[in-house]
Amino acid sequence: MGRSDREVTLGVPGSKSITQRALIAAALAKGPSRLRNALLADDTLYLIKALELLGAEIEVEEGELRIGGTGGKISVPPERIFVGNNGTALRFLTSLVCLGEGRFVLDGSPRLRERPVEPLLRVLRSMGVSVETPENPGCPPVLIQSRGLPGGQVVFEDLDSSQYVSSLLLSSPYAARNVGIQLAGRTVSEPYIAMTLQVMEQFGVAVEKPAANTFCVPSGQAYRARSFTIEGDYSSASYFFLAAALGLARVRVPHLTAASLQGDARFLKILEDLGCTVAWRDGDVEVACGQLHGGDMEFAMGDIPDMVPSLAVLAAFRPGRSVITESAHLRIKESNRLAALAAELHKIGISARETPDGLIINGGRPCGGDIETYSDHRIAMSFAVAGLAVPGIRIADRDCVGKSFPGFWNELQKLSQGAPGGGKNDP
Ligand SMILES: O=C(O)C1=C[C@@H](OP(=O)(O)O)[C@@H](O)[C@H](O)C1
Ligand SMILES: C=C(OP(=O)(O)O)C(=O)O
Repeated sequence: MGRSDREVTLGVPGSKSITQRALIAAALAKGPSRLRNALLADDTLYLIKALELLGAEIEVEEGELRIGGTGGKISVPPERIFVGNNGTALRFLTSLVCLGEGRFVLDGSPRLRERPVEPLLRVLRSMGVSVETPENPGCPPVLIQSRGLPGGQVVFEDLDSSQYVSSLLLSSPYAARNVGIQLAGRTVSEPYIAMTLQVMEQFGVAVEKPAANTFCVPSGQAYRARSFTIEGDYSSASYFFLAAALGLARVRVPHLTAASLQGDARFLKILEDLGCTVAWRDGDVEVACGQLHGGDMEFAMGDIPDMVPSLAVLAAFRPGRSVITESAHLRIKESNRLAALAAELHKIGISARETPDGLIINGGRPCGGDIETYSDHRIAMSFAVAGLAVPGIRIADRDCVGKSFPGFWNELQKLSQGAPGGGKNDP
């Protein structure tokens, strides 16, 4: 593969995770909040619609989200709340609707109906909330009959998603009693819990950490409405960093925060370990790569699951064996990402094998192939970058990127000029 010295600047939208946390905090606060650089994509639009049904007033004006908060008084909507395949929203709203009084139904796409929520429901039941999954055991639709969130001490054991914890944390300031949360056994995706705590604090709520893996949210607190600027999304930026690592260009991405709590920023560290250079210039991050290091390497990805598709495509081009571990929770994402990655890597001539907690990929020389995306934005975006490096990679269902990054194809276009794959992943 030829290495390119040209520099390309590529934009990313606001962080999906921070936008969703800020939306929840602003919707629970009393009074008006403004969110700048918020992500407007399928997922956040589902959450906005849901929060409107629950009583928040939300408008998009002059590129800002303006939110009239509920002060924690949740309305009972006349209809079920539908969130597509937005796992974060489904989990976050499950605790939030408990703050209301009445019957709430949370539902989503056929795939969301396969994604578990039971560990969170178990904890809510232990507090005394009545909650059921009448159609699919442990999975949406979720039926909640609530009379306020009681609070108390709870334990999450062997987490397969951090979203259950973030969900309870975000709604706990409005519980009747203090909420004590203990994480026992295995945890995953911890940086997302840190991001939740940071947004809570930024909206004026204190969370105590009396011991490791233990949180206490004193009751009687309320979020303070405010103006808030959302940092750029490192998960979305990873596709452009991947392009730099494959030698397609020296890539510059503005609007990312250097000292971010977004765990996916660690992808930059992985790229450095593989031989890329990462530099911050005038607030932009710049990534370039001469030659990727080869050889056998192991990557423990438990904390940053959304980076596995980006890493897997990189591993396809890197000579040597890449062993990806701590990633069993990828099976409950938008698609079964371990199975999807193994199958699609095979289609481009790369040997990849699923293991109980990850993938083993033998890098080499990928070839063209028709990529199935399983309606999964991250499968589409990571293989799209492979399609710039290699001719003949075609991506099905390109619109699925709208879940988190509607402008993705327009940005990617800037990289395709002169690339070996030449933008042949067009429809
Ligand atoms: O809280 C969040 O914003 C998210 C948490 C992660 O999920 P899990 O905690 O389920 O791994 C991540 O994969 C998802 O894209 C966003
Ligand atoms: C897993 C993801 O999102 P969610 O769980 O919110 O559907 C993702 O964006 O990769």
